[in-house]
Amino acid sequence: MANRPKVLVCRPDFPEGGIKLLRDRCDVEIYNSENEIPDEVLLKKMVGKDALFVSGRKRITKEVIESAAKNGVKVICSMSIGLDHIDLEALKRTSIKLGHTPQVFESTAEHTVALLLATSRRVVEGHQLILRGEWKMWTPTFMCGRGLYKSIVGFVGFGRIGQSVAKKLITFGISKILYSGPRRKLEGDQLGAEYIDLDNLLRQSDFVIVACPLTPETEGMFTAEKFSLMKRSAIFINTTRGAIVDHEALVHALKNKIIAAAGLDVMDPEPLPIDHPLIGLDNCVLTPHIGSATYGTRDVMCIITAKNIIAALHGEKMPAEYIL
Ligand SMILES: O=C(O)[C@H](O)CO
Repeated sequence: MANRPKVLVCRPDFPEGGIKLLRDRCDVEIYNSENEIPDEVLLKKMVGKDALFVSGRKRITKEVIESAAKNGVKVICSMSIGLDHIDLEALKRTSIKLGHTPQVFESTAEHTVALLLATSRRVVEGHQLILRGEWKMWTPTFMCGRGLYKSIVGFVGFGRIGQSVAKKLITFGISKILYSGPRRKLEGDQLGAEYIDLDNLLRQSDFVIVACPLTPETEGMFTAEKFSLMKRSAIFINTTRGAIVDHEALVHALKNKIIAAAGLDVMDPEPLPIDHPLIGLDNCVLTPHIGSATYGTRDVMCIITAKNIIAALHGEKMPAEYIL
């Protein structure tokens, strides 16, 4: 059909449902490689396209954005919650719309709880100990960890993911929820959470959960000084973005028992090189950025991304436009 909008989908492996929706309303070209599309290919393929469908791993640079604007691209939609891979300042200077998938946060919240339990109850350490044949006998303190029950949990950032984790943890019988961030929130009051400055949150919390986006303000915010404020028994969890944390400082804090343990789904860099000092630490549980990796969530993320594109190209309200 003539005049159907043209969309470049930048990976071949996005879930089918969303791609089918797109095909019903648009002409779709799919870049067919398991690696993220290189910029020089993207610059060529975007010519004549109205929309770009990208993953949360494809860096969208100023050069790509300027070229997209020149080529008449009307909307860029990322199948991700986070938008730190996109040069938002450059995008702001264009009329290109931006879409993402903030409605989908429950899987990341679940995974945050999984990391909390895995680190506090030493699940991976215990598993590895058995594999090494080192399970010899019971002693009163054998493999003791720390429970969530009656603990103080501090959230650095308290958006949808943090609030969802907090709701889940209330059922574990935690004693107090603290949160820091740019402002006190009504949802925090409703959950009985206390709004507090970051340093005091770090001093008081048994568990510190990074639940804020990566922005120029949060980049590198977890320095050696911040780790030194935390309790020696504290457990640090990050499921948002690795670059919020100074990883050298984190390794130092874990090796020197300045904090007890860390559970990380996000790191800097990703993928983490096999010789990275975080690998092999008994008190650090690592997962490969799989917070949102359930089949159901990824299907929904793809459908929202397709709907964002279709709406933007048909002059309708996007389900999740990021207003710059
Ligand atoms: O932002 C997200 O949705 C996840 O981290 C995947 O990029």
